[in-house]
Amino acid sequence: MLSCRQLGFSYGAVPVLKDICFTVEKGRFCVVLGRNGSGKTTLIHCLNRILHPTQGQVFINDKDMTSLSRNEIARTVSLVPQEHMEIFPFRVIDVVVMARAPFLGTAAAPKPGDYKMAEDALKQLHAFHLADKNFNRISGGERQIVLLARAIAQNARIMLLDEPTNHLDFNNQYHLLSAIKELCRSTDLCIVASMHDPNLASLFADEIIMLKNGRILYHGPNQKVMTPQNISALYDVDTRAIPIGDRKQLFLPKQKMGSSDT
Ligand SMILES: Nc1ncnc2c1ncn2[C@@H]1O[C@H](COP(=O)(O)OP(=O)(O)OP(=O)(O)O)[C@@H](O)[C@H]1O
Repeated sequence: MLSCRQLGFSYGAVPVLKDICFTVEKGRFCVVLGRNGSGKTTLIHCLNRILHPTQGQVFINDKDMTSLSRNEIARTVSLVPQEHMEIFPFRVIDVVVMARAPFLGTAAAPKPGDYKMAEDALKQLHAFHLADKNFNRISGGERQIVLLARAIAQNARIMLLDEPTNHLDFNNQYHLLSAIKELCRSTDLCIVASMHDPNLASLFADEIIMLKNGRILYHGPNQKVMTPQNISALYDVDTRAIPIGDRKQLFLPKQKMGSSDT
């Protein structure tokens, strides 16, 4: 379980997150939606102490995160970042096995069991064919999948994803989110992901946090929060819903965006 109480964060004197309170239980896939600059990445970074909140607290399974060591946090919380810069020219399998570092002794090398976990994570995402490739010579989308495999191999109880479908094609967006949802169900993982596409969020999320100007506008079960009214208020775009069956809806702007008369 992951929760925040009155969490706030400022870059210098500029407040970016204000009075953030929520709880995500284990086995739940929570998506954070919001406009560019609304504070999604800042929130994700406060949830694993890459950034230190300037106010309030983050709790992991009822433990205040400030009471946990860096290693304990690394064992409990995995992160798939938004940016994935080129690193040393490691093979993909070696990048994935790095996830096992918090579980190894100081300067200890990964064991066969660690490689098995890394291989299984790549197989789970249908990416085992990348195992021997140079991480710097695969595509941005392939790197995204490899970094998700690394987070899976970390076997942490909480997973944070910053825009996981960035760089992914239509097929991989669907398969990656299906894999994340399945992982959440089968391992009782607590997952928080920032995303930009309200339609993908409404197809896959259990619950939604709508973040506007650094504050929570709405938080609750997907079906309850994802309404045209709430989405209009979040994105400042008049939105309509088209039923697509199975109690799902597709959200579209009421007017064609950027249309020209010519
Ligand atoms: N290192 C920084 N120093 C100062 N201000 C920052 C820094 N990083 C982000 N900001 C500002 O904080 C605000 C929130 O940024 P953040 O990256 O959290 O938003 P976001 O919702 O993730 O945006 P996007 O959807 O564009 O990725 C923005 O106004 C941004 O300009």
